[in-house]
Parts: sequence; C-alpha cells; structure tokens
Amino acid sequence: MSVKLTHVVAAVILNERGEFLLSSRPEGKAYAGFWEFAGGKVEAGETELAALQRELHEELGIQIAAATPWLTKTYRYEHAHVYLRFFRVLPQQWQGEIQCREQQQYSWQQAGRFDVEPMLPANGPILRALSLPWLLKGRPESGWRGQNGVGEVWMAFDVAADVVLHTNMHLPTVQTETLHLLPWSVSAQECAGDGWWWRPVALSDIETLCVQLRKRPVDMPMVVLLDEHLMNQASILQDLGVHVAVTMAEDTA
Ligand SMILES: Nc1nc2c([nH]c(=O)n2[C@@H]2O[C@H](COP(=O)(O)OP(=O)(O)OP(=O)(O)O)[C@@H](O)[C@H]2O)c(=O)[nH]1
Repeated sequence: MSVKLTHVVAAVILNERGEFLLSSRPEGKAYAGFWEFAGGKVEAGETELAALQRELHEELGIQIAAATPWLTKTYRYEHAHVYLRFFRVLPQQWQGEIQCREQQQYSWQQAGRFDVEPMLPANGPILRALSLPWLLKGRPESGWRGQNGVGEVWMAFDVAADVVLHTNMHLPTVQTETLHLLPWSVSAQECAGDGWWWRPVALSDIETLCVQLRKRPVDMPMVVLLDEHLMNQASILQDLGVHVAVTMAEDTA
C-alpha cells in the first residue's frame, strides 16, 4: 500500500546576529511542545513559497518577502509520512514583530548550540547542517574558514584533494541520482555523512548543476568548491541553497 506523502514547508529564519528561529509546537498538534522551524502543510494549488508566507503569517505574524530553497527531508511519523522542504530566510527577507499567535513559544538559537528541547525527530540532520557556513574561503592546503551563528569556523579537511581523487560515492538515492546527471568532469564525495562536496571545472558544469538543483533539491548540505576562475558564480549557487567554498590566493586565505 502506498502511503500519501504530506508536503510540508518550514523556514530557517535568520536574524542580524546569525541566529535561527525555532518555535514550539502548540497544544493540540502531534508532538505538542517539541521544537521545530515554523511552517506547515502546503495546501492544494499553493506554491511552496506561498505556503511558507501564509504559515509564517498565521503562526508568527511576520511577512516573508523572499526565501531560498535549501534541504529536503522525508520522514515517517506514526501520524504522517512527511516530505519537508526547508527554506532559508535572510534578515532582509522578512519583517514584522514576532507574535506567538498559536500560544507557542519561540527562541533564537545559535548553530550547534541549541538549548531548547525536545526537537522534532526529523530535524536532527537539518540542525547539524546549520553549523556549516554558507561561504567558506581558503585553500586545500591551509583549510577553510567561514562564519556560522556561533562565530568563525575553520575546517582543515583536505577536501579538494579528496574530491578530485575519489569517485566512489556512498550517497543517498536522491543525491546519487542528481550526481549521475552531472558532467563527468566532476566528482563528489560524501563528507562525514553530513554533507558532500563537488568541484566544477567549467562554467557549463555549474549550469548543469543549477538545472538539476531546480528539478531535484538535495537532502544533505552540498558544498561547491569554486576555483578562482569560477568565483563569480558563488551568489548564483547560494541562491539555489548551496554552500560555497572559494579558493583564495595564499596571502588572502
Ligand atoms: N512546521 C514544521 N513541521 C515539521 C518540521 N519537522 C517535521 O518533521 N515536521 C512535521 O511536518 C508536519 C507539519 O504539519 P503541521 O501539523 O505543523 O502543519 P500545519 O501547521 O499545516 O497543521 P494543521 O494540521 O493544523 O493544518 C508535522 O507532521 C510535523 O511533525 C519542522 O521543522 N517544522
């Protein structure tokens, strides 16, 4: 018997300090009191963005002008089998005074330092993924630096060399399918089970990736490693929900 997937959207709302908004599920709902990203079910005929805008207004009284699609997640609860689509909402993309219109609580949280619980079980990988900066700069030899909500993050992992050398992938089906459609000039590698890295060599590789991401989003963070000649593609990729690592000259790394 096939089980109907409930389509849900949820927002990672950011403030100027780089913190993320979590709210508690109101009484009367399944998992009442658990913490989640504000959002809810997409109604028939509604786009994901329209559903996000409606839910955030209904629950918190805020207006969302724009949002960037990020990760997806499928999860089976006792009460429902859900397909979740998370959006990233930057400080300049939302406005309004936060109100708890459903008697829920809300809390601004720092990446990797969440101090509210319990969290909805489906959200574990999403919370971990929030620690990964949206932009990393550096070199394979000297490591990668970026900012998350807690502060500066430094990653010493020699990603570039690994990405180039290994073509063996152990990726969830969704991503394997996405990667399969990417040009052969690239390879990718899963990174500690919490994300994966991909290194395009030409502009056409990036164009192919963009087409694929629009059709089929990823369920683990994807870091695209940009060599100097492709650095101007960083914002296009970030707008598609990708984390970017750019290779800098040694003295600016
Ligand atoms: N809003 C939200 N829902 C989530 C998250 N993570 C997660 O697994 N879910 C699941 O997605 C589903 C969302 O449904 P909901 O009950 O909040 O939706 P809704 O506001 O439209 O509720 P309604 O049933 O009153 O119409 C629930 O099964 C919930 O457990 C999350 O971060 N945010």
